[in-house]
Amino acid sequence: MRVDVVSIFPDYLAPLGLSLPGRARDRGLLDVHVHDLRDWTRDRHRTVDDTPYGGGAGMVMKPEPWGEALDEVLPAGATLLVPTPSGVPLTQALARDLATRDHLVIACGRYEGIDQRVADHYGADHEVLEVSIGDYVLNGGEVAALVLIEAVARLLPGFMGNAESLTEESHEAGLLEYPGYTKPATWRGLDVPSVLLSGDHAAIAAWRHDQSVRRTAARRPDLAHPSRAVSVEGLAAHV
Ligand SMILES: N#Cc1ccccc1Cn1ccc2ccc(-c3cc(N)[nH]n3)cc21
Repeated sequence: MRVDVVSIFPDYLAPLGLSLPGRARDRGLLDVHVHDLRDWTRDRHRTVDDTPYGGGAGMVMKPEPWGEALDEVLPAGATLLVPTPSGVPLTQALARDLATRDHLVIACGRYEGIDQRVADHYGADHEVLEVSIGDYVLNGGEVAALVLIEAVARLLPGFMGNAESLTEESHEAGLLEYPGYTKPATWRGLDVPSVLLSGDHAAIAAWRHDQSVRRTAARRPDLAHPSRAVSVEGLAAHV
């Protein structure tokens, strides 16, 4: 998979050389290229933003630099991802879907976002996904790009040494992951659940599934019963 990232803060993507994505790169599974949007500006001040039509606070990113950049960086057949608070939620299912793509291009906005005509223009000939990584507001798309790349890279065939671990992770089966334990068997007076020391693999599997179900019902009723999605007020009761 090739991933191109366009940003006015390309150094923000430096962590891509470390840890998970770095390992994927070393194995030739992931080829990441980061670009500075200002390289596609034409004025001496390298301007990328302007005031919003219709008024309002903040600035909006101009379409022209994005058009020049994406005309060069987004080839036919590539998927354009635009992180935004108003996007579709990034889920494990979406990450799995994106991991099947050959080429992702991530447009990292700043200010109050990118002129909507950019996503609309490229949507005519490309798959364009405006994606949210959570119900909170960041200052730009770079952190979201790092999250997207890590969530997708770890699903690439051959990336994770133990592919089986991917199937037992949180959200893979619509359930949260069961609690994990390792040595010592007793730590500060707290014992590892005895079933995990029993060697009874059927009992261990049943206990783990039960823990996942209980944890999901307690912490993520929206996953347990999508119709029971918790309101903001309801979430306060869980803290
Ligand atoms: N757009 C916008 C916007 C709108 C209102 C206030 C602040 C911003 C800042 N911003 C500019 C680019 C950009 C990209 C992604 C996010 C983002 C994603 C998630 N899940 N949260 N925040 C925010 C981004």
